Amino acid sequence: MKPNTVGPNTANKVAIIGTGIVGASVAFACLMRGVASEYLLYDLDESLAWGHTLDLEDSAFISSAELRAIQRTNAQECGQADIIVIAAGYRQGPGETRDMLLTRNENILKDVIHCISPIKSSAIVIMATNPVNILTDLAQRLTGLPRSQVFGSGTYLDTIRLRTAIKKALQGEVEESSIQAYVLGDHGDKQVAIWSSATIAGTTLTSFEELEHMITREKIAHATATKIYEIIEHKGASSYGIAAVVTELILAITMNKRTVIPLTVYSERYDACLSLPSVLGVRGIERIFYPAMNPKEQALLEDYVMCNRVICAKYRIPELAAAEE
Ligand SMILES: NC(=O)c1ccc[n+]([C@@H]2O[C@H](COP(=O)([O-])OP(=O)(O)OC[C@H]3O[C@@H](n4cnc5c(N)ncnc54)[C@H](O)[C@@H]3O)[C@@H](O)[C@H]2O)c1
Repeated sequence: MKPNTVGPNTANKVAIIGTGIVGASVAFACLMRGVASEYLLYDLDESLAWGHTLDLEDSAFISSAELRAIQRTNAQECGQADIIVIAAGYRQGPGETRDMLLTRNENILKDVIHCISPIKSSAIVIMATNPVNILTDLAQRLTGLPRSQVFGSGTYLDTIRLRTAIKKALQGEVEESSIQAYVLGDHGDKQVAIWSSATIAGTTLTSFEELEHMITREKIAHATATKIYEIIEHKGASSYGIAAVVTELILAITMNKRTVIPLTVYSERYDACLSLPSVLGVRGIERIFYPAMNPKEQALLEDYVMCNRVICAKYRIPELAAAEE
């Protein structure tokens, strides 16, 4: 049998479930930032997970981390990791929306949770698989962990795309992290860019000459929401952005940073899982913020929540349907 251990034994485990283009990129980005001392790589395609483990081993000297490929028979070991990243599942093909992946990825998520259970009671689960809001809701129910410990990457990536587009519109005069602007709700076509409370150093974005026109803001928001389709057209799939995002999330947890990040969380106010600015620390989600919105933004967000309910009902995910009753 092939050996499946690489590197020294240490504590602080991150399990990456699904080592396709996203999972492998997440592992590489995490290794480059040294976010953990041990990584478990699991994929239904055991040969792929093993190949990535061997390849990533060549980069692990950067952070002296241990890498192990986990076979299906030992998948329960992933459930005992400190942080579990779920990136297993189908991605969008040309012309497909993220919601179209729901039925296929729902079954994959169920298989994954079944295989890795029981899950350590203190584990934090980060969902990346799409459609991320609905699947985060399902993962919260299937894992049985407190909802604060199971969240999705939500609109973090979309928010970064928006801030980058704003930076470009401002001719690069202000860097992304100094721009307080969020995309909320859906990591998908119904995402809402919140302009009304967006600021730089307390100055509303609408007061910048380059952004004062509604048409410009709408163009920026549209380009942000549809960037994925352009990436798919040219290279088939996106990976670097989500890899950077997941790495930052793991750092926020392990360093107890309490960073405010737009993530898929369960909101009592909306009685749904959607992306909202959330405080992320060592115990997971500690607090949710509800930024001020104008009536149009608020209506778009509420419309998204309603549409999501329709999608859940249409696809009849029993766990979510039962929750509605
Ligand atoms: N949240 C985000 O911002 C974001 C960004 C990019 C991609 N994604 C999503 O991430 C997911 C993965 O995308 P990708 O490009 O890596 O796809 P991919 O096809 O390259 O990889 C998916 C992997 O999942 C594995 N898999 C399938 N069923 C499995 C199971 N039951 N158990 C374990 N592994 C299983 C496959 O073998 C494959 O290796 C997609 O749903 C995609 O839409 C999310």
